[in-house]
Amino acid sequence: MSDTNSSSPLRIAIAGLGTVGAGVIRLLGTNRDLIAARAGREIEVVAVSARDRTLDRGVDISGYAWEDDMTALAEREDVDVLVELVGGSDGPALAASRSALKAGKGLVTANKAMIAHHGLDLAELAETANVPLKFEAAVAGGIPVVKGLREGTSANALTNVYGILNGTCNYILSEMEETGADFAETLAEAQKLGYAEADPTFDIEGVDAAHKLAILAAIGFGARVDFAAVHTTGIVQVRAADIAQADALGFVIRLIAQADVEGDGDNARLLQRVRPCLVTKEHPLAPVDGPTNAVVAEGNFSGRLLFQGAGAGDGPTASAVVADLIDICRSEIGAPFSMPVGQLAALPPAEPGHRMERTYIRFTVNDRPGVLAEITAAMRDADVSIESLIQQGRANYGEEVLVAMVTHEGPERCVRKALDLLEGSDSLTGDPLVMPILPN
Ligand SMILES: NC(=O)c1ccc[n+]([C@@H]2O[C@H](COP(=O)([O-])OP(=O)(O)OC[C@H]3O[C@@H](n4cnc5c(N)ncnc54)[C@H](O)[C@@H]3O)[C@@H](O)[C@H]2O)c1
Ligand SMILES: N[C@@H](CCO)C(=O)O
Ligand code: NA
Repeated sequence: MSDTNSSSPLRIAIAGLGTVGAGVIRLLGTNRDLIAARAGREIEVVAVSARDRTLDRGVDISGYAWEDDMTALAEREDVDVLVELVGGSDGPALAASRSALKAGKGLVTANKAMIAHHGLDLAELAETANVPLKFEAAVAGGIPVVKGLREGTSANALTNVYGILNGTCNYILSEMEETGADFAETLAEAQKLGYAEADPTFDIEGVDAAHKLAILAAIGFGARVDFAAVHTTGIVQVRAADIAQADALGFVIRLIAQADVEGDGDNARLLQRVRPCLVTKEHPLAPVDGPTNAVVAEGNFSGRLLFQGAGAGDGPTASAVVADLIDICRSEIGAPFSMPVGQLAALPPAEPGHRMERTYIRFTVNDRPGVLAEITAAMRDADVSIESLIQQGRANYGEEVLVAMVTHEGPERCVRKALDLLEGSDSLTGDPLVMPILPN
């Protein structure tokens, strides 16, 4: 990389000109003067690469060199930093990112899948080459939460990091809540608005939130990124009836990503989970709607912090990408995961069975005598105490109805045992849905 203190422009290459790539070009144009003033130098786009050179993206790319091959783009002599906005954990984005770092160029990326899977390798390459690797846009879009945890809370031992990390799911859940629209229709709208991943199953199955959580947990707890250890459940099983049921009980449903560390020293264990939860309407995460993200971090000296803002979309994501570029201009670089890779702890995953929770469980059952008795017997035999139980509506005899219950607080493994006891029962017409109630 060229001298980061010089007043010559920081020369960037942008790989990927979709929602985020076009947003970055727009932002660099609109805020050009203030960016140069704050960065102390101009940020100049030198070259770009995408699948289709001729596509109208609403931004003028005629002044930039074009490369068909992303790796060639990454290795250009006239480039200081590769801005990777293509996506995909492996494939051309990873190849180009590695090439950029190996060629001594900085890397700014919005690609959480790649950082969740290969962030440590990339950080090692960056350390070796002594160049910056930055990924603020990868977690919670425009919210400066990577910066918040890496810099803002760096004096604290964190006890808990959790929040809403997927804009698409939050948009779907809050729209369904607001309008009663169905799942497929709302997902299509989220795709149209540019919130969803190229493969939206990553959003709705919780994988995208898991990518982001693994990154945040690594930064927050000084741990090696461990995406494989994230217990992940998405929102595909959540029905409009669950949303209505939760509302009647005083809750909203949100996809919550949560990481905490239990024990200390050699006994420290990291628990990372993504799952739909019931959130009381008084909780600070309950009013978070649309594609908004929010992260709660609890530090032993800072207390509870709440970061909130737009988690997806062209403008907010571009804002985070360009903030990283400005940091590079200012020579604010540092270790991507808050510490050099060699110093990050390899925290083994915690087993959640003993964790105490109140839980919402929804069954779909055949409406016939004995079904409720069978379910409650399984609860009794697994030592699960029921706080309330509702059988919703009444179809014709023998048809499917919904049974929802809330349990008293108890160990998570007991609920699992009850569901195991019911597995294969011909009273159930589908898999039960389990959603914990997030404590306030
Ligand atoms: N859209 C958002 O709100 C958002 C927010 C945060 C992070 N991100 C991340 O930003 C990245 C880009 O997302 P997006 O929404 O802009 O995606 P997009 O699908 O809108 O754009 C992807 C771009 O990459 C190009 N591309 C794809 N495969 C390519 C290949 N093999 N060779 C060359 N170019 C290729 C496409 O032509 C397109 O220009 C992803 O990693 C995504 O996870 C997106
Ligand atoms: N698909 C992602 C984009 C932002 O990372 C989301 O919906 O949150
Ligand atoms: Na961010």
